[in-house]
Amino acid sequence: MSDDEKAVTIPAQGDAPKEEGATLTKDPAPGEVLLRVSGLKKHFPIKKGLLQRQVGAVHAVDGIDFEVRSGETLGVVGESGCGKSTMGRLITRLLEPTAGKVEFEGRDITHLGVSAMRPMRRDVQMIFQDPYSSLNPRHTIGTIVGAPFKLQGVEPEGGIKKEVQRLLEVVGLNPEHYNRYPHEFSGGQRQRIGIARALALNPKLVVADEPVSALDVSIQAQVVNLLDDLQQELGLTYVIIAHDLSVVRHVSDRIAVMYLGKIVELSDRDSLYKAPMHPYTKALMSAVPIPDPRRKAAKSERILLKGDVPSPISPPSGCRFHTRCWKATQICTTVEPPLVELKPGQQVACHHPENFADQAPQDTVLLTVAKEAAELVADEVLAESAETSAAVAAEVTKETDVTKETDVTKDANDK
Ligand SMILES: Nc1ncnc2c1ncn2[C@@H]1O[C@H](COP(=O)(O)OP(=O)(O)OP(=O)(O)O)[C@@H](O)[C@H]1O
Repeated sequence: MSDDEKAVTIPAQGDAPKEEGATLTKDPAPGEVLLRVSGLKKHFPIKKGLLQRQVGAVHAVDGIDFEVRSGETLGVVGESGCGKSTMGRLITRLLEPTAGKVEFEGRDITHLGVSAMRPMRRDVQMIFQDPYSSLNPRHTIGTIVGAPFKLQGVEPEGGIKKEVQRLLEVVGLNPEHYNRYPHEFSGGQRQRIGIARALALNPKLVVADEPVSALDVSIQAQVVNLLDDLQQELGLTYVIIAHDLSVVRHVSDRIAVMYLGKIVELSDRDSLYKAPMHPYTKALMSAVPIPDPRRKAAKSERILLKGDVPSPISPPSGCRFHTRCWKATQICTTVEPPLVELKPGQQVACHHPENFADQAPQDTVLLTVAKEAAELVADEVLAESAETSAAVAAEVTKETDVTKETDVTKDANDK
């Protein structure tokens, strides 16, 4: 796509008031920090009784620090309830943080009000998990994809209709279907509509919350591939949230692993796959094997996490993972390990990391729970994840154009 084609002509809106301390005045070059998060927390209050007194809080996100660099894809993974979606909503400012700081292009946006956030909303967009509920069934595709222009008071060159049709084409949909309704499209096509809506205002950062987990495996690969192509063409920066590694492993430059509101490992993709350091990362990777016959011999390395994530209302003391970790010792129950860079490009929060020197070698006695924490996984349990992983890998590595889903006939596989 040429530059002319992809430029969304948006009239000047007037400069947003610059906060003191703003450090970047132009678009960050690839690799420069676009988003910086420090000490970010979100505690949802739990209220009870007639007086609605606060009796506790859900520690959904509990002090996280990371950066997103321009042009990269940061994958965020962790089991359900680890705080990934809350994190996504905090960085897009759909939720107000309890503590910490969010900086976008060097500007502190943590507590910007609705009007101050308005210009920022163009730069930061979100794609939601469920393409069935995130599109208003009573609105046509034209209205849905054109909504951001109306909300922002932006008149694209050539008018909204023309621009919406161009966007539909960009995401592989038929521009003639402008007047159709969401129910006339399959799941994969609806997610393409959500992507077109997110791209309408030419954003810099797109946060995709489980963008493909509601879709059939074969469709997942196409949508991931589309996101990948759009990144190359439009120079987008992504934060892609997923509950396992099967989807993000092929498209992420770096991966953050979350557990109970904390980042436990943050690493370059390759280092993470070659030598995961946090036992939780290793467990997540064990559940999503590389479909490689040579790995069959490594069956004993596959670890299945037992039990559920503990309640974020009263997270375990010390290392939050100690109640499910097969390496846990006494120190893990009392001292919270900080997230530190143990290898270049690989940060981990663990007293007894894998693939690295023990950080608490004096503490050698395993807790009783540690001895029962993990078990080997049967190959069948892994088959489904392996299928997803293989399908996405095959699509992403293909150097073909995006497969266009121009036929609105519902795909029988895609329900
Ligand atoms: N509005 C809210 N009020 C109270 N608790 C909430 C709210 N939103 C999320 N939570 C709680 O915060 C915790 C983290 O939720 P979150 O949705 O961020 O996790 P997640 O890792 O994205 O999980 P999932 O993949 O299931 O969405 C959960 O225990 C959830 O119940």
